[in-house]
Amino acid sequence: MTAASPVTVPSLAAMKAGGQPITMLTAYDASFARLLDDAGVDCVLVGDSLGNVIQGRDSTLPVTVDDMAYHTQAVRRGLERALLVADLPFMSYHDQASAMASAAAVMRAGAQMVKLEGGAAHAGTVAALVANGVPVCAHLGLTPQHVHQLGGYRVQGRDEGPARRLKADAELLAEAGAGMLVLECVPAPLAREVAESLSIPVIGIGAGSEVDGQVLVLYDMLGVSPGRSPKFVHDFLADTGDVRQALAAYVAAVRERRFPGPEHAWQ
Ligand SMILES: Nc1nc(=O)c2c([nH]1)NC[C@@H]1CN(c3ccc(C(=O)N[C@@H](CCC(=O)O)C(=O)O)cc3)CN21
Ligand SMILES: CC(C)C(=O)C(=O)O
Ligand SMILES: [Mg+2]
Repeated sequence: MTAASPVTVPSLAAMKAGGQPITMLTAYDASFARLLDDAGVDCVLVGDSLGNVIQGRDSTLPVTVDDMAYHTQAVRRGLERALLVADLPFMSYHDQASAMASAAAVMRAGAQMVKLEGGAAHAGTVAALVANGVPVCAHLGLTPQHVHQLGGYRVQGRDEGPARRLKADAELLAEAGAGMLVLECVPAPLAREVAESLSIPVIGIGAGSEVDGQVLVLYDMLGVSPGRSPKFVHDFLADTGDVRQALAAYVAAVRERRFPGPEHAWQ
């Protein structure tokens, strides 16, 4: 048997165009990365959520580029097929020079795309990264690096003004060359509208099922994250009792658009 062909930025765009849902999960080490790859997860994200689930902190703000590079190297060694995306952490892309240096560090560690949080203010940075060969995934809606401005982890884009701003930001980032967009904690109808209006894949977390793919934090979908889980989380390990089966169940549920259900989303 030949190995499945590797997932690429163009192949993800083709999945969207063909109406095939994209599966994404976080991973932080080689062992889980291998299990995700074997389960057919399309994109593996080394998320700055490692601040919460690996380091035990109460936000993502203390995470450094060195932390991201360390975990990206580990995950790289576990993957054969999935596309490896790494978050740029808090204040590591505040100007173009810092964004280039941070992206270089995680790309050298094995990432194939970087993800950054924020809207119009970052369009120039996105264009500069893309011009230098760094694929970029944008991240809008609930952007956890802005938790102290947002006043907590809350649904975003409920009111007309913020919803209009989010749509404009999404268009600007796509025009700047972003190859993918994560929408976190936004009403499902707004996420659907953004996914329909853009040609790049839109990956949701707490954004309903009518987007082009789904992402969750691995430890949330295995039910091992401490504390109360956000509304958009489902514990697939509780259903199956086995890690490999939980991953397979997640992949199948996303591909068949059985996850997320209405109970995991906001209207
Ligand atoms: N383990 C983990 N899972 C995550 O999804 C995650 C992290 N860590 N760390 C970084 C951010 C923080 N995230 C969060 C954290 C909490 C909520 C949350 O509790 N949201 C409320 C929304 C309440 C409302 O506005 O109605 C919820 O009930 O889901 C959402 C996203 C997402 N990211
Ligand atoms: C929740 C996902 C989208 C993320 O940014 C992370 O894990 O850090
Ligand atoms: Mg993140």
